[in-house]
Amino acid sequence: MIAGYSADQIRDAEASEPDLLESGELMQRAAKGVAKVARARLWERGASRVVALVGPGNNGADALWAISRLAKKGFVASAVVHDTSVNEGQRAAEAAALARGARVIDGTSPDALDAIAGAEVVLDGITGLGGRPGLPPFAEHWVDAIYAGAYVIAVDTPSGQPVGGGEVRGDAVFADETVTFIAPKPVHLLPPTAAAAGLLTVVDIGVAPTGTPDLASLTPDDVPDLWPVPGPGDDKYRRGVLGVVAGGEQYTGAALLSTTAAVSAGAGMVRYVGTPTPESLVRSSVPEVVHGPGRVQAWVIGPGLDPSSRAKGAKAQLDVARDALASDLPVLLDAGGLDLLRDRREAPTLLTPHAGEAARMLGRLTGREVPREEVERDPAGAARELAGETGATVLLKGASTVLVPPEGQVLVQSTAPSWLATAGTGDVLAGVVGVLLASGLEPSLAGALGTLVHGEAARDANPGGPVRALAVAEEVGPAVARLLAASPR
Ligand SMILES: NC(=O)C1=CN([C@@H]2O[C@H](COP(=O)(O)OP(=O)(O)OC[C@H]3O[C@@H](n4cnc5c(N)ncnc54)[C@H](O)[C@@H]3O)[C@@H](O)[C@H]2O)[C@@H](O)CC1
Repeated sequence: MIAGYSADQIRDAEASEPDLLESGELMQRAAKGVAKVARARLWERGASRVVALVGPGNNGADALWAISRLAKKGFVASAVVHDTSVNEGQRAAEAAALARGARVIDGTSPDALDAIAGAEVVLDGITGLGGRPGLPPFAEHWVDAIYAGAYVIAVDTPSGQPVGGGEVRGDAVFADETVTFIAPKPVHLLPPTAAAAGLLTVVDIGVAPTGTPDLASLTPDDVPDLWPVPGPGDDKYRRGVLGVVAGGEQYTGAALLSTTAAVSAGAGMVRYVGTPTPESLVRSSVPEVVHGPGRVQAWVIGPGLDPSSRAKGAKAQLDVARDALASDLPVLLDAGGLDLLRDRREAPTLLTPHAGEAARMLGRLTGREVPREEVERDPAGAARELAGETGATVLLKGASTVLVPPEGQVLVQSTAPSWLATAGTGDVLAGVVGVLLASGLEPSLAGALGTLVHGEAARDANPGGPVRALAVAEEVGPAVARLLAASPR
């Protein structure tokens, strides 16, 4: 698991080591980490010219100390500084940098822009944890002057981007790489700001955050610990029966995709409730499935479901969905099923919208116009709002999928291949996550684990190339086996 912490949690961690903090030891360790990465990138490029953009805080001091180390190693190192007189740590760093042969340039002088434009590697030390969204005005022309082919390394955070995550700032720093300290912060992990942080390197400076991480990301290594593996005493009922209310006379395939995925993911049993056409398709293609309502441990409601349909069997199907919503069982609502949620549920409830569906739901619930772009600009913010409005956990699908419970830790999964953006893969995801809900996992964890395995199955189905949803569904079982075998319990 990759654990992310808020700026406050990181500051608390630093404060828990007052001796290391006050002696400047933490800063030295941070600067050493930055210098090491910068040196590697300079060598890889056969480059020699590096410049640091130095803001007024400790983030600037980190960058200055890194420049001093790089100058000592013989690189052509410069620092463009805002005002080193305001920060004691910076004055010492500036003296060391000068003594080791670096140039320290007043940020308001014309030389500053030439030094920036001529650098092959740029260290962004404008702001870090103390940064507010948007670039400080003194740094705007610095950032504009960066040569387009330069490799930009952000020190701790890409300056001007919101440290706590949120809307990406087009006028702020977009780094190729960020070297952060102690642990990742929301800006590094959440969409869309993660893209502005680039490649992420976390440097251990000898202090550890405490408390529950603000956010987390599951990795393949987590699968053996989390995936519900049956024991010798388990039967199909104990493993979890999943009820699937999906498909209709129009979207027939959704039923096939979600039930195939559920069977492939290892459901104890899958019950299907549909209308005649998808039902006959499921009967002929997924023989493991049992038909009609009955006892289940969780429900998936909505893939390919049209709540306004008047087709034969549609009313009976909808009645089952409504009964399920009124029950105390875990329910996953997807696609058409999202429109059925009218009241808050006490039982575990997971909504799995994409951006357009989330916007529509937010519009319906808040009475204001919510364009899809608003959700895309700040997916975690939108998911948080939707979770607040509904009391449900929200799994907002996208290139990065964010999972936001009404309270507590946010999860983000970002490793699925882009080929997965194709019709039907959402139906597959619903089936996989449904199985995890039926086995007793709580919605956030079920959603994150299912999302991770869904991405892995897509990669396995056709490494590096396009995938069809049915192939992903069928690959889920083998992907689980591979992930379980990679690090056995
Ligand atoms: N506390 C420590 O010992 C350590 C801190 N470290 C570094 O210290 C950084 C945090 O340092 P600081 O707390 O000094 O904060 P920053 O260096 O992030 O900068 C804060 C300064 O920039 C100004 N500022 C921020 N955003 C602005 C904006 N949009 N427009 C105008 N001015 C703006 C603030 O008013 C403040 O003066 C970390 O990110 C990390 O790089 C590391 O050296 C590790 C150890």
